[in-house]
Amino acid sequence: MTTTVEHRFDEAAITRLRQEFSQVSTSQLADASGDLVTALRLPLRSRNGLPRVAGPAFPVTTDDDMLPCLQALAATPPGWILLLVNEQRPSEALAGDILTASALAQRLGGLVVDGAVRDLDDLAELPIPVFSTEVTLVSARTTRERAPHVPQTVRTGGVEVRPGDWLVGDADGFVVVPEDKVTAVLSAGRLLRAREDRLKQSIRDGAGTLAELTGLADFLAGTGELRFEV
Ligand SMILES: O=C([O-])CC(=O)C(=O)O
Ligand SMILES: [Mg+2]
Repeated sequence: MTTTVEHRFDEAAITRLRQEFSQVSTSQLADASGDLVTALRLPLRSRNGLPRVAGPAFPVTTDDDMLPCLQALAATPPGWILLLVNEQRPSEALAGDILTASALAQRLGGLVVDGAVRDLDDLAELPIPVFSTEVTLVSARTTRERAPHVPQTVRTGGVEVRPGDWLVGDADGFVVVPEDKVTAVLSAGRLLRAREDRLKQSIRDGAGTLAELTGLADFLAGTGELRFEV
């Protein structure tokens, strides 16, 4: 059974927001947004060289079984990120080049697997971000237990991810952003990015070292604050 997902953002809006998120790192989003974002405690790595992903999550849990993955893939709207969470460790491969080729043809925003993928050489040819915590050549061949419904609220990396929550990932890691906080988080991240860019530019311009620009000596002497603004 497929549960209808409410769309706060249509495909064009998702594409625009994805482009805007690509200008800001997950570290900056986390620094700028405090409690509005939650870091996923997962070693997710890009498996095809595409370094970033952002979009609403379409999550499903599985027990080393392809069937829930296929059900969720079939129902994931364009622009959304298919999020597969395997309960088994180590994981068998839940996705490879064939599932990913379909995700690309369906215009999904990406594939994120708390578990294993495979076919890395072929994934490198597919222009859709694929992240996973593991890699194995061993396929999750079984199609035994269907998901009672998709999408599902899942627990992964110590965090509850609901359908429509945004996943933003890069080389530093992943954050989860509640759907109604996406634009606020993005704005805060962009402001921080601009501040950090100004500080780096000042260092490059020779305006001072980091210690000088931040007032480190005064801070250590107890006569001033540490400053990260220039
Ligand atoms: O059987 C699997 O693990 C999935 C697979 O290889 C593919 O999607 O190409
Ligand atoms: Mg394959």
